[in-house]
Amino acid sequence: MMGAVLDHLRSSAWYYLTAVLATCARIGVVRTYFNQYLRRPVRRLLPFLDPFVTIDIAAKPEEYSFSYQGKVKSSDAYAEVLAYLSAVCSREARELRAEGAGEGHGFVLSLREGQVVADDFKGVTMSWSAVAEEKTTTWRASGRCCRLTFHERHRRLVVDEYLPHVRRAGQEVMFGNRPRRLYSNKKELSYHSRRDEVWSYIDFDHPTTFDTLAMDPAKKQMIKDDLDDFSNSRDYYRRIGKAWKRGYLLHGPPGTGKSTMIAAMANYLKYDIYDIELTTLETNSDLRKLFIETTGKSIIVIEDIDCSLDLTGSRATMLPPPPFHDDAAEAGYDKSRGKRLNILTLSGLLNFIDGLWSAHSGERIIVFTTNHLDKLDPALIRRGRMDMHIEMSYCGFEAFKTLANNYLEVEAHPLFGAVEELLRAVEMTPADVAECLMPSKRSARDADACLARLIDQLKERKAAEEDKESKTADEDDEQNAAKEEEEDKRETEKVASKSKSKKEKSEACQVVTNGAHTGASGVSVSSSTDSLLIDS
Ligand SMILES: Nc1ncnc2c1ncn2[C@@H]1O[C@H](COP(=O)(O)OP(=O)(O)OP(=O)(O)O)[C@@H](O)[C@H]1O
Ligand SMILES: [Mg+2]
Repeated sequence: MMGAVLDHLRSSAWYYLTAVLATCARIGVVRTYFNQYLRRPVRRLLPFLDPFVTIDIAAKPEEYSFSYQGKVKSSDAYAEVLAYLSAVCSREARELRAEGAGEGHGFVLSLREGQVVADDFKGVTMSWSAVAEEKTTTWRASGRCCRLTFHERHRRLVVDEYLPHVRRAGQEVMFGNRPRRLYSNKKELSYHSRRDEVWSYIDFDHPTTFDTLAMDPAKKQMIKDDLDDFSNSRDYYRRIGKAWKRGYLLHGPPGTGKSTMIAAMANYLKYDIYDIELTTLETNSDLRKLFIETTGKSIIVIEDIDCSLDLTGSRATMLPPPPFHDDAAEAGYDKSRGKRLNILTLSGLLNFIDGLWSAHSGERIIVFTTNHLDKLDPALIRRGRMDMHIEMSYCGFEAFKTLANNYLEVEAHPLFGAVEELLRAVEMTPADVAECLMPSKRSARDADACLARLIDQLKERKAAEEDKESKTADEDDEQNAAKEEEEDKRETEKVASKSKSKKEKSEACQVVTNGAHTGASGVSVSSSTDSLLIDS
């Protein structure tokens, strides 16, 4: 009995095994046949059956995404797509996920799995959906993925234009979402230094805007228009074949708002600032190294360019590197250290502004500031290099009104008239005006007291200036009187000496006349009264 059961089981196991093997073989034969003869025609037919194409852009798997600093770095393209879609998602999608942006306090909104949004590009609808990435290996968890679906006939548009547009716009959104940065250059540079070894940064959170910047409103508007023009002119600069950059020279006395203007520019354009301290650099190649490590959408600043280095000489007279120069110390060569010290030259700086390196990716603004425009080499500031010269001047009434609004929150006041009149007569920097408008007690914005203090200060300055003027006038008068007296004295002396010489001449004539009488006695007299020839 037992033996019969076993026989039955064995035979049925054999039956099923052979059946399975036969099916597999059949599938294998069919697959081979399909691969050899049918795959291509079916693929050609597919667009007719399903004309939609999909592209997956996946997040980088976490196990690969630890950077050397130990932070998780998501795939650039995926993050850019998410940033790009964030605005569309917040408008259209009903089921969203929100994740903290990599930097800053913002959120990035993205689609929950299975959700779809549509994006229009040049009249074509692109459809984006969130899907789970297909597993490629058994040992790693499936990641997230953005799937783009579009019609076959828009393939070229998507590949050539839409995807680059998505990345660029995504980068801009990511850049805009993070806080602005203020970079400063590190001291020790080498040719192989990485970006983070060349620049260090802090978040730039300066509150100045063009609204709070005190200056003539027309001039302010002109600068804002110029910045707008520049930042929207990518295609224009490409077309005319110029690097996408613009130079501004800010000049004026200390405390007139040059640095404040740079902060306002950065906040207006949402650009980072790279503040270059030239005095810490040794050679032109240091400068180049710094420059190539800057990114697009940045303002590169060199403050007090007149004091930074001896960049005022002409290019021809810049010191050559040793050993061609006699005086090694003067040439910037430290014999004791066997090292060049300071051979950063004007021509190096000019190359930095408009040499080949200046054309690498993205838009850049270069700003120089100086208190002494006249000290700079014309080559450094000629138009084209520094496209716009902006004079930051003493506080006028319009600028004062901005400061009064900033500090005291008043737009009109009975004391404004007096201030206007005094500002016309006295030169005071916005920094000094601002100082007067700072209330002594922060809690009480006492406009009357602050304005009265400003008026007192202005009056004091006016009196001091008048005093100085009258003193100079007195000094001038004294000097003039002394001069006149001296001239009179000289004149009298001249007259006296003339009359004396006349007298002497007349006496000499008399002698001659007397001598003529003695001519007979052997003395001959020439007709000249100046010389007497005596023939003995
Ligand atoms: N035009 C202005 N608008 C608003 N605030 C100003 C202006 N000018 C000066 N201030 C105030 O004065 C302070 C000093 O100004 P800022 O540092 O911009 O002057 P500066 O021209 O750069 O001077 P320096 O030549 O000494 O570098 C600023 O912090 C700001 O509060
Ligand atoms: Mg300054």
